[in-house]
Amino acid sequence: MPIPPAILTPDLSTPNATVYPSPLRQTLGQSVQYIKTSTPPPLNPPDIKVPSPTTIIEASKRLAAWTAVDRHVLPECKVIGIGSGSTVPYVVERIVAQGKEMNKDRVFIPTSFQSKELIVNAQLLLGDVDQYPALDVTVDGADEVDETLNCIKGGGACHLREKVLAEAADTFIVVADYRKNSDVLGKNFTQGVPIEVAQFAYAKVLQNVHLLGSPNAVLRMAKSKAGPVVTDNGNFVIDAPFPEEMMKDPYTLLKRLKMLTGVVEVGLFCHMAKAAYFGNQDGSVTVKWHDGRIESVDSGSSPIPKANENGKNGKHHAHNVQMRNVSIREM
Ligand SMILES: O=C(CO)[C@H](O)[C@H](O)COP(=O)(O)O
Repeated sequence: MPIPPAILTPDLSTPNATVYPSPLRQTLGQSVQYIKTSTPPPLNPPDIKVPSPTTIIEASKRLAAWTAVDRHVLPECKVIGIGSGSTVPYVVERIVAQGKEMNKDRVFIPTSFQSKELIVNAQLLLGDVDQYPALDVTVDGADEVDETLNCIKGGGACHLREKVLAEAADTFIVVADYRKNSDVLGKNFTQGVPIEVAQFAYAKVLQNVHLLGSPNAVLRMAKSKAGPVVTDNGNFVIDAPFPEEMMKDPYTLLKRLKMLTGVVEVGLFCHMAKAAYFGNQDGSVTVKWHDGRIESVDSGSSPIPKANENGKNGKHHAHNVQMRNVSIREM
């Protein structure tokens, strides 16, 4: 996919919260509030082909990624964590579009081999978490996100490093397409909770995970290699589907799984994300915030970006996908 020509900094104004206080739904003892925000900066995407189901999903990922980058990868962010998966290339694409000047004194920390490649290929400065243990922001994908921003991660077996960078960042932001937006974890992503385990311990951990309530948990096998998936850290991965009742309390499950000897990291990210951005089929972006607010950003009727014209002097001018004023609606 072509990287769009460099543009200067868009108007990166932060949401102008006009809060509607009526409690519409309870989450974690907090009321869900629907908020109105100022118009986000317009998207200015490159050409893509005629829609098909696949490209609608891809366009939804891009909408989410670009909106999140515009709002959270701000000029003052100098140390930036880059997640893994198929949504993250759009994050890097949008960061590159902020321009060489903006990126020249930034360092980017990868969560995987894949994201290291993305950083290097985009000619961004590569760093490591042992040099930069404190990050300004990390932006990453997710396999599923529940009502209170708990996430399943690790579909790509990168969740150890992803969790380290999520935790190390002042702000952790999730970007995904609409299929990942859920009320209870495990409803959409049914293959189970990814659990990274030391190779030596996998059989014992698997047995314990069965006893813990996931009788169908399995060792993840590679697709184009005989034998199991081996993570970037040289470990194996167990995929453990748990019953809905257990998935309704992912933090308790996380603690129990982490106590098993041989478990390196669990792909349950609890109480970590500040916001999750979901690109929708209708071209809007749903933003779930950590405090229970749900925002709908309307970017127009189609999620398929059309041809664009880059503005002069580095400013956005004609935009075929305009981010209109945010609409308030119940979900
Ligand atoms: O956790 C991950 C990798 O370990 C990814 O973030 C997750 O699998 C989502 O990927 P995608 O953006 O392709 O849906």
